[in-house]
Amino acid sequence: SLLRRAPPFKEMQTRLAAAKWALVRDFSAALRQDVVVTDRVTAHHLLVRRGAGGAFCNRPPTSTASSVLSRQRHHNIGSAPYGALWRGIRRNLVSEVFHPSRLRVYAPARRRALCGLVADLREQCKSSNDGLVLAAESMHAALFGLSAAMCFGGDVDSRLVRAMADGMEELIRSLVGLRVFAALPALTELIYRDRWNKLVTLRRQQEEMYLPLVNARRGLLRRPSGEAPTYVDTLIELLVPDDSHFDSGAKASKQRLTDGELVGLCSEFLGAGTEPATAALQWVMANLVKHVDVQEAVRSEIDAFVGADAEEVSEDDLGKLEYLNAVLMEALRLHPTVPSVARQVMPDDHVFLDGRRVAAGTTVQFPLERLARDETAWAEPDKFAPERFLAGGGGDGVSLVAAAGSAGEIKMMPFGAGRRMCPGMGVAMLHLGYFVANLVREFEWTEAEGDLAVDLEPQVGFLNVMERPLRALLKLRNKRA
Ligand code: HEM
Repeated sequence: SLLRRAPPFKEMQTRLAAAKWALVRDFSAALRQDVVVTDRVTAHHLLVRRGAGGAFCNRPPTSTASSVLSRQRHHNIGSAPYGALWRGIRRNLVSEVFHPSRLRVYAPARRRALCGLVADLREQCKSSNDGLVLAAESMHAALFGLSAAMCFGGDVDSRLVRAMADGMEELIRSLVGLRVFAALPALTELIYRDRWNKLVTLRRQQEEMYLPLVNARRGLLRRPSGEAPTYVDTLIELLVPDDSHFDSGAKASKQRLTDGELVGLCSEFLGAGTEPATAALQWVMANLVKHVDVQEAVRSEIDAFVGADAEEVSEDDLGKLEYLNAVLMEALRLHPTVPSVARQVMPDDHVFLDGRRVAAGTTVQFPLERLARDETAWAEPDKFAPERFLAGGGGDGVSLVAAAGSAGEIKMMPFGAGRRMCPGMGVAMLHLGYFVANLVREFEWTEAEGDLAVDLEPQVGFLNVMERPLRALLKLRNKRA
């Protein structure tokens, strides 16, 4: 088996630099050894072409709070094993709140989030002498507020939303540390008592904050007419198959989600919907601060398409802004905010690497930044060059969804690939485009000096975030000038 002998870590690092894939030992989960695939053709073959047959669609047991606390019994979309439950809860998300026709209904919530963010940045601008703002926190608050409105409705008290956002940041910070609980939970629970207690406390706080809101939605006999259904509304209605029956071949019984599962799914919606998107928004704006010429070109494109009297760059305008889209793609290529995608080989999977079968249980990792900076795919792969995504450039026609056909290939995959790819991609791209366009239209962004300069150094943990959260000098624009 490939797993029998893993060479030492240093040797693996060297091998990784040259090979298509390699075995490495994962020190944070002592009992695990991973295969890391660094070759994009192999990644395409494993994730997309094999996936067409349904195989290789499981993640390793995860460290989501719900899975850990329920000993892998409660699952959200990201942690559910490939099967009927996963299909049911994922389909609910993409066919209800994330259905393209529904996304329009949330336009007022998006506008409220944008107005709050612009007001906050203006306020910071006014109260500092030179216009220096700490944009990162304001961006997080705006995107979290938007996710909370889509999840629970728009009338949640702002202090409660703030407390939810703080709790989520703490949970994300502790996620890497929770990986130890994926193996031997009963034992690790004793060894890492403090971490366990912390997790229990965070989940209890989530229950105290989320469940009254869930129950309030349950109590609504009818939604006010015209109001968009919230994510919670769809979850309350949802009947999910019982996966244990499904596997045994018996007719699957259907049941409602428990309160514990509801809290887990809301936590996933708020976390997955906010944290990678906030990180991406910062990476885009940081690159625009570093490349003022690119920022100016984005602004000119917007001014050409959006009238000076228009209140905002709207969702309908975004489709016309090709250069803006090129900037988003280039930032996501260089700084994929989820560092790595993982799959676990199950006993029925037939996964081969260079003709050798990979043992069941092995985790296969796909490091996203490395795959997207491949010299065989891109000229000057480390350079920020949005033009490459315009007509005639090396990225012209590159899709975020890798195709299954033999001609398909992966040049970048910031939202993953195959059946488990991110179901929030459409909404994430909409939010990113909307916020970047309007922030560039409202303000001129420049770099402060010295310690306050923009630093493109990443901090890679559970997510790939800017090590020094984004700060910049902002000047309010006169759009009618
Ligand atoms: C810029 C923003 C985002 C980025 C970069 C991102 C990236 C990713 C990546 C790389 C994966 C793993 C895919 C794979 O394994 O192939 C993923 C999965 C997932 N994402 Fe996102 N995501 C973003 C926004 C969102 C949003 C807005 C939501 C909405 C709630 C969301 C929900 C999920 C869920 C539920 C999964 C698990 C899917 C499954 O296992 O079937 N993400 N995301």
